[in-house]
Amino acid sequence: MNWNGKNILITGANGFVGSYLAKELLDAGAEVYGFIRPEDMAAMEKNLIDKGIKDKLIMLEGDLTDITSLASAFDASQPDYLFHLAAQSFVELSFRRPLETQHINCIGTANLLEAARVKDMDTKMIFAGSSEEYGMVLSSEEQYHSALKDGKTIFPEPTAIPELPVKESNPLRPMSPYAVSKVYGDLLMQNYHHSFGMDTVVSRAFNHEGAGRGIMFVTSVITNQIMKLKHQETDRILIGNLNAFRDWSHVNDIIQGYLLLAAKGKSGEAYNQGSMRTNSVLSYILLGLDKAGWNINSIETINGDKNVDNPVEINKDPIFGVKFDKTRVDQIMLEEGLEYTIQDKGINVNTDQGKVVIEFNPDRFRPAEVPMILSDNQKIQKIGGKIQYSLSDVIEDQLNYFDLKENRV
Ligand SMILES: C[C@H]1O[C@H](OP(=O)(O)OP(=O)(O)OC[C@H]2O[C@@H](n3cnc4c(=O)[nH]c(N)nc43)[C@H](O)[C@@H]2O)[C@@H](O)[C@@H](O)C1=O
Repeated sequence: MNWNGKNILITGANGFVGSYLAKELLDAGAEVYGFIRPEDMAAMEKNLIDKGIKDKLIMLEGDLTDITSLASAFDASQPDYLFHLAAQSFVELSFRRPLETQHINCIGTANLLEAARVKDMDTKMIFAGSSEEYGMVLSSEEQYHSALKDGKTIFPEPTAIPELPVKESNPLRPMSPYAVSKVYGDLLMQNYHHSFGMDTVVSRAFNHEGAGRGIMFVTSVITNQIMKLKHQETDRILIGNLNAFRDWSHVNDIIQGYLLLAAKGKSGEAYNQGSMRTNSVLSYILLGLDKAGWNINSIETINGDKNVDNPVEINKDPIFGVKFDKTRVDQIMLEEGLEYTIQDKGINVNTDQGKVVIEFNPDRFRPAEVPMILSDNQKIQKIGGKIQYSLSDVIEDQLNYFDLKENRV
């Protein structure tokens, strides 16, 4: 795809992902417009400065909740392609501010589509959906029955268990106000294709990380603290739920996926974007410590007796029929059901360089949580999608970022 001279509009161009995408498109010769909330400009300027694009991006001030500003942005940019990335994207915040989340993510997306429809724009739109839309994906019969026993509902019912790796055709069972808002945007994008013939494609990206990832997200929470430990600015790692498994990619792979969907994605369709790997939050910490120079021998709970020797030893056995690198502790969590609870208080990591304390902070546990997610990315692979970065590359990029004092928080 030749981006040279193309007009591109990116909502949220000053965000973590938006700024990577804007840089890539500017480098390829596109005319890139960023639709940006004035109040976010100062707070998120660093993303643009770090990438050297602050003066190259054409800023259009506006707000997704104000349809007039969207209409003006379409007039000013006349986009060939639009990437709709702006959102309230923090799952935890959506439990505390559900209405704000729905307002920005649902009404904002509806406004965007309506502005494009009323103005009869001939723009191909790529929507940033999310793996969170799948929500409760069933990994075992045991999980299914224990959810029912706890009084939860599972709707739609699974046709087969396990549902991992998760395909685009899997039922959507969102578990947070954020996830519900993304289902809304996803289905509305598809609907505007089917109802009005608009050129819309949905990306359902799984977690994607890298240098500059917002400090509230767990991978930055972890790598920031590891670098603070290394530079003796703290004496422990504070964390919430360690048991969650996420499919982590590097943001650059997801950016390439967005460009591919713009070039080759079929209108009205949704595509997973993920790495086909899944690793626990605990492993992200342990692999981060290992990479930052700690030689880990074993881990043990602060309260209780859960011990694992050689927890970061790499295991390559297939799980859910997929082969990827996982740690020994992940394998034990997946196969033997090892789980850490608030009662455990935390984990002591025994290393050649002494003990590192990981302490649980009960305030960081969520009212509802997606326990595990793993993508099936074959659909995007068929049009050329590739994952180039390993999990180790992703962690290294974030550690290098926080190694710089000015980036640590
Ligand atoms: C695909 C999807 O990806 C992201 O959503 P997320 O998976 O919720 O990402 P996160 O980094 O906030 O949490 C990951 C896991 O980590 C656990 N966790 C433990 N301790 C802390 C902690 O201290 N902070 C945070 N944030 N999480 C913690 C937390 O409970 C959760 O299980 C967004 O980009 C979203 O926009 C999106 O679409």
